[in-house]
Amino acid sequence: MSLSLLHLPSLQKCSSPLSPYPSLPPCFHVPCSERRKPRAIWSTSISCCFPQQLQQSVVVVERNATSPSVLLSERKVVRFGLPSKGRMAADTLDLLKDCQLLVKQVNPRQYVAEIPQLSNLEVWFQRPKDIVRKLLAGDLDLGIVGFDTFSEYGLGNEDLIIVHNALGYGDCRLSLAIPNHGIFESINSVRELSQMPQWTAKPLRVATGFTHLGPKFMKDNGFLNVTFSIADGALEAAPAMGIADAILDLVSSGTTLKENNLKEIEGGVLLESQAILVARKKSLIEQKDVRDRTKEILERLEAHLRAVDQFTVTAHMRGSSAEEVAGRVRSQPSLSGLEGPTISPVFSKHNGKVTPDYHAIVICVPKKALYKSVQQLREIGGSGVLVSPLTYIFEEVTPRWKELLLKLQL
Ligand SMILES: Nc1ncnc2c1ncn2[C@@H]1O[C@H](COP(=O)(O)OP(=O)(O)OP(=O)(O)O)[C@@H](O)[C@H]1O
Ligand SMILES: O=P(O)(O)OC[C@H]1O[C@H](OP(=O)(O)OP(=O)(O)O)[C@H](O)[C@@H]1O
Ligand SMILES: [Mg+2]
Repeated sequence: MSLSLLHLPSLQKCSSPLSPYPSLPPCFHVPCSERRKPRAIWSTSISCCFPQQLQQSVVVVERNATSPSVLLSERKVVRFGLPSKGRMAADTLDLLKDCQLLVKQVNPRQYVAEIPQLSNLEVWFQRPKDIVRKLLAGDLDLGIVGFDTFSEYGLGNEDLIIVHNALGYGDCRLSLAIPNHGIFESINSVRELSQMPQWTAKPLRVATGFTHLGPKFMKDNGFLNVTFSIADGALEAAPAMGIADAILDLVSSGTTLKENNLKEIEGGVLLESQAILVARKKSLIEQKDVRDRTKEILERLEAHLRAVDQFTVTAHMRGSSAEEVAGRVRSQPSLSGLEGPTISPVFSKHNGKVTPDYHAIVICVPKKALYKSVQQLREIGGSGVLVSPLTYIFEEVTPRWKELLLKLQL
């Protein structure tokens, strides 16, 4: 749910219920005729406002998540949301840079930027949860966030669509954890936890920031008596502080849990997460520029992520013909390449005669199999082995793009 500030000429106190925001006073009602119209038509519910004496002309507006502040038909520029801070921010910029999509930001406190290679596209830096909220509200068309954030704040809304589900960083899992001592010492699974007699007399207290996924998971796992305390960070402290019995939070290395005497339990992983590329379905369907920019970003990401674990290896090899050299190369398990070796003759001159004594072979090998591949190349007579990194491996078609078009029925 997003909040915007809107300047209004005058306010009238209304008889509606108390403000949903505890720190704010009862609602004020603004007659429709007096609302200064923002740049587009949108349905708003005015929830509450600041005291007139403090801020006479400002009200807080709760915007319907499905009503964009600037209607898509008015906004022609494609908006791409990237994490503004936190652990996803730098890795996202690095990945885009590796795909030759350099984000040009004038200074780190400026929240709008551009990618010169992508015309008619604005980058907006936002906190990951706000990227999802703004995609839902139609204020962004594309975004990169963790799958956990997408699941928590996307609320299963069908207007969001995952374009790339595995960008290869931000790996973590959302997991239920309990103390590794005291009454929990012998508890090793969610089932055992749910069956502890303690939770008949009093509720199991869970600390989490995942207020949508958390309660759903506990309910699905048969916990009938649960209360939640909400915190944004350092949740691992809650059990030791006596605030909670269990926590539901992100785990990556497991160090924070261990350092706070907590443990994960069997069946306690809600989801596995990594960075993903998400789009607003409506924008993709209605705007060609959104589709074109998405396709280019996706193609570059797919081709780069396919290439990132591979090296190109070239070597020279003696042989009477390309077929004979190919036979030798193919006999080695680590040298089969992506689609078999590329072999071309190297013409050298002996006694005035030009002959293809050598052949140059080019193969792609997985980075982790590099040394083995070089050894095998040498065994079959390879020399002058050159190894270079790969930026992209473009296939004839981009599988994820094909899938996306199918899902969008385009
Ligand atoms: N320990 C971790 N290891 C790897 N990825 C993580 C880890 N913790 C979080 N992430 C991923 O990075 C995303 C952003 O986490 P980050 O800690 O930067 O922000 P946050 O905790 O959600 O917000 P805040 O700015 O309030 O701390 C998470 O949504 C998740 O996808
Ligand atoms: O398993 P680990 O590798 O130890 O990582 C897990 C920790 O990382 C995240 O916290 P973060 O560092 O983002 O701090 P925060 O609690 O302030 O969000 C998460 O909320 C855990 O606390
Ligand atoms: Mg964090």
